[in-house]
Amino acid sequence: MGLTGGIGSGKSAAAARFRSHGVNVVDADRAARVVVEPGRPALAAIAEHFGPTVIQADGSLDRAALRKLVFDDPTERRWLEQLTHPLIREEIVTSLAASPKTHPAPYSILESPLLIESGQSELVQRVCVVDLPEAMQLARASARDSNTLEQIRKIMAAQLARAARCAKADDILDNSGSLESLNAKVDVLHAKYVQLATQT
Ligand SMILES: CC(C)(COP(=O)(O)OP(=O)(O)OC[C@H]1O[C@@H](n2cnc3c(N)ncnc32)[C@H](O)[C@@H]1O)[C@@H](O)C(=O)NCCC(=O)NCCS
Ligand SMILES: Nc1ncnc2c1ncn2[C@@H]1O[C@H](COP(=O)(O)OP(=O)(O)OP(=O)(O)O)[C@@H](O)[C@H]1O
Repeated sequence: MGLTGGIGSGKSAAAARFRSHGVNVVDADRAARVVVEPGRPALAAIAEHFGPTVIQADGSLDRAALRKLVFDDPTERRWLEQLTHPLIREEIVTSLAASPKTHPAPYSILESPLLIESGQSELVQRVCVVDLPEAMQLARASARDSNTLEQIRKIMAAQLARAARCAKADDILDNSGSLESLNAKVDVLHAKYVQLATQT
């Protein structure tokens, strides 16, 4: 199953609840960090393309510096994506393959902000969208991290618009209410996914 939603929509919150039911949740943002770890060829390619300002003194990627460069310039963002997306997909495929041995639930989840945009939805049978009004998304994303409102708006502009994302959904998790109500909705969906996965 694929779990998606824009920045700050509540994917991680929903994923935590699915995990509590024994589901293996593979996180695309985590895979994206792995493929640019020090020593990986992608990090060297990024340093060559963007210059030494995107590498920190300890040799790791300066994520804030790169974030600014790529969300200010769609051409640079596309360059980064053509480099990293195939590697991220490989990392995801490996992690998904490990699911049956490591987790009790009969299905696994790919959590990805760009599930639909990047074509990763080919890797899953169903798409679940965590949905809320864009103003709430902006407010929650800015309360959580150090990005400015302007930066979050730019990131949102690089992602599918709400209506287009929802149009691709098999299931929608409305996260405009409390965390408790999100958890209750996840519990209902989990029961449905168990049933679908165990049907012959
Ligand atoms: C630009 C980078 C270095 C910024 O790192 P940073 O630690 O600040 O952010 P992080 O990776 O945690 O992403 C935060 C959120 O930004 C959004 N986001 C990240 N990359 C993209 C992108 N290419 N397009 C649209 N939104 C994106 C997502 O909602 C994500 O959850 C990093 O996001 C990156 O390498 N992006 C390219 C790889 C990618 O597309 N990752 C998304 C998962 S497939
Ligand atoms: N129903 C809710 N009520 C109040 N706050 C919430 C709710 N759901 C999530 N949040 C908070 O909103 C913020 C964004 O949620 P979360 O980190 O789960 O989103 P995300 O979709 O994983 O974001 P990203 O793509 O940026 O990683 C977090 O600080 C989280 O604690």
